[in-house]
Amino acid sequence: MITVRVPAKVNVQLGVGGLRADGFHDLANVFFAVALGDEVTATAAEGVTLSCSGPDAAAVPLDDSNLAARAARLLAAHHGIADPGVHLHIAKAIPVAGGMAGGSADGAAALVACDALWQLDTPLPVLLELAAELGSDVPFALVGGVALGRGRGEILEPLAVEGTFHWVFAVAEGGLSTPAVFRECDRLREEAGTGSSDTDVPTPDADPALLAALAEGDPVALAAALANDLQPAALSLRPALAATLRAGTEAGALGALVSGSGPTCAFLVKDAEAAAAVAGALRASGTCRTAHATHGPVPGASVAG
Ligand SMILES: C[C@](O)(CO)[C@H](O)COP(=O)(O)OP(=O)(O)OC[C@H]1O[C@@H](n2ccc(N)nc2=O)[C@H](O)[C@@H]1O
Ligand SMILES: Nc1ncnc2c1ncn2[C@@H]1O[C@H](COP(=O)(O)OP(=O)(O)OP(=O)(O)O)[C@@H](O)[C@H]1O
Repeated sequence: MITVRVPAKVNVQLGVGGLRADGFHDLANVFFAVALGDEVTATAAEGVTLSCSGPDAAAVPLDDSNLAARAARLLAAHHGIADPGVHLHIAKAIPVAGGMAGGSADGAAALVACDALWQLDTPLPVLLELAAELGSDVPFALVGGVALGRGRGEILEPLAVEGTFHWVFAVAEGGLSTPAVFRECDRLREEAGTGSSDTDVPTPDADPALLAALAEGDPVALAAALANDLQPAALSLRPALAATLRAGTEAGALGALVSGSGPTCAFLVKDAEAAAAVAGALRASGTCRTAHATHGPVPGASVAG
C-alpha cells in the first residue's frame, strides 16, 4: 500500500494570452503549492477501481473520467501493462471544481503512487510528459513549490522563494467549469473590442515585481503584485465573489484574488495568527461555504512516510 500526499495550488499570477488554434491559451502562470492537499492511497487490486472520502466526496466522479484513474491507465499503457490492477482511494480536502487543481493533484498523486506500487521507477521527465497529457495543471502538482508555467501551463521553471507565506481560502457553494471561465474571458475581451485570439492579445510574461517579492519572502510586496486575468471572467459568471473578496480584505488580508478559474477566493495574510482570524471572519461573513487557513510553498506529490 502506497500513500501519496499532494498539494493544491493557487496562481499568484495568471497572465492569459489569446485563444490559440488548438483551443488553449498561452499563459504566464505562477503556480504556488499550498499545504491544503489530498491523499491518494494505492492498493493492489484487480482492475482500476476508485473510492473517495471527505466532505465533498459526492461531487467526485468514481468512473474512468476521474483524473486519478486516467493517470493509472496512462502510466500502465506507457509501460505496456495491458491489465493494470490498483485500487485508488482519494482522501479529498481540495475543493472540487474550485480553481485549486484538485483533480489535477489526484492525477499527479496517482502517477506517483502507481509508479511506486508497480515498482516501475519511471524517470521524472517521463512522468512530467504523462502529466501534461492528462491536463495543463498536472505537471505542477508533481513538482510543487513555486514555478512559472508557460505554454498552456505545462512547461515549468522552478522559481526561487524565501520562507513561508500564509494563506486563507474561501470555498464557494458549487464550482465553476474551467473551459467556461476561459470562454468568458475571451467573450469579455471581444466585448471590450481588444480581440481574443493569440494574434490580438500579447503573450503574457511573469511580473518582475512578483518574482522579487517571492524571492525576498515579502508578503506585502507579493500581495500588491497578485494578479489573475481570469478574475473578471470568474466574477462575471459568479458576481457574488466580489462580496467574498471584500469580506476577506476587510478582515485584514494583505491581498485577495480569485484562485485560478475560481470560484475559490485566496487571501494572502501576514502570519498564521492573521490566517486564523481572517478564516474565522470569512466563515462568519456568510459570503462563502467555509474557509481554510494554510501555508506554502510545500513540495509536490510525494510518498508519505
Ligand atoms: C486555470 C488553470 O487552473 C490555471 O492554473 C489552468 O489553466 C487550467 O488547467 P486544467 O484544469 O489542467 O486545464 P486542462 O484540463 O488542460 O484544459 C481544460 C480546458 O481549459 C481551457 N484551457 C486550459 C489551459 C489553458 N492554458 N488554456 C485553456 O484555454 C481549454 O478550454 C481546455 O479545454
Ligand atoms: N480526482 C478528481 N477530483 C475532483 N474532480 C475530478 C477528479 N477527477 C475528475 N474530476 C472532474 O473534474 C471537474 C473539475 O474538478 P477539479 O476539482 O479538478 O477542478 P478545478 O480545481 O477547478 O481545476 P483547475 O484548477 O485545474 O482548473 C470536477 O467537476 C469533476 O467532474
